[in-house]
Amino acid sequence: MVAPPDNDVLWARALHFRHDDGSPGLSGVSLGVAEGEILAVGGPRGSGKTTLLRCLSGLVPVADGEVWFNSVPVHTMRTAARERLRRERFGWIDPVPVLVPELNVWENAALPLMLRGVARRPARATALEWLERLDVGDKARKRPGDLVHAERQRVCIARALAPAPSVLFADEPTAPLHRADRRHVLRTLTTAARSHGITVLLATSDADTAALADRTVSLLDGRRVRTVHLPPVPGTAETEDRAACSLSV
Ligand SMILES: Nc1ncnc2c1ncn2[C@@H]1O[C@H](COP(=O)(O)OP(=O)(O)OP(=O)(O)O)[C@@H](O)[C@H]1O
Repeated sequence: MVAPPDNDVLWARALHFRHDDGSPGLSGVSLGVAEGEILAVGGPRGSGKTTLLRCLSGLVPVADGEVWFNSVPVHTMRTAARERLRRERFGWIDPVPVLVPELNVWENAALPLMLRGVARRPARATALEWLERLDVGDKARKRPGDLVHAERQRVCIARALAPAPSVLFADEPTAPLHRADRRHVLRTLTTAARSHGITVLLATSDADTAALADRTVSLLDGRRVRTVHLPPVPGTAETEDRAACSLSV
């Protein structure tokens, strides 16, 4: 087992993954993510973006291939150690907002901080700051059920950023938002990540979203591919098939 390069906070080598029903999820994906980098994981629906994020974050065990975080092997960790790693160093945003209905908005946003041992009062102050930045500060005392879907997603984003995780895994984080809101929320997320040195893995099938990242890796059928944009042929209508093709790398 060879340790990864020092400057990569997250590193994967020859990652293969099969779902419980035997269907293939990933086929030999390797990548490195530098500290503080915002990396978009692109690809069409079903290409393996979520599966890759789940493997890299230790949410599912990796049986074939390697995942390293800060030069520590994640693929050999036991379940409890992976859980601790996720709780203390990682953040996660799902494409659909999931909040605890019995807690109010600020309590939801403060939850990861309190799980890390931060006292209620400072956890509340930090949560409120992030809720303000995500434009839902005025909802702090409401229950998730009183918010509209897009507001709930903003709360989830605030909750993920509040503890300033080392790595934030964001799976289509702005999917539930209206197009007009997306750019603003993504800017808030990327600006916050840059100012706090948070490394971000941003799964998205949207080119505008990927454009906010420092770099994009693309997946197709569970493999990393390089998308090559072909020049238009003069005098012909450019079709999507003609404009771009993908090569396995
Ligand atoms: N739990 C599961 N069991 C079996 N197959 C699954 C499971 N989850 C995902 N898959 C399949 O694995 C492939 C990759 O899915 P994945 O969700 O990782 O892709 P994705 O790029 O994130 O897609 P989307 O944009 O739709 O979320 C797809 O063919 C999907 O149907």
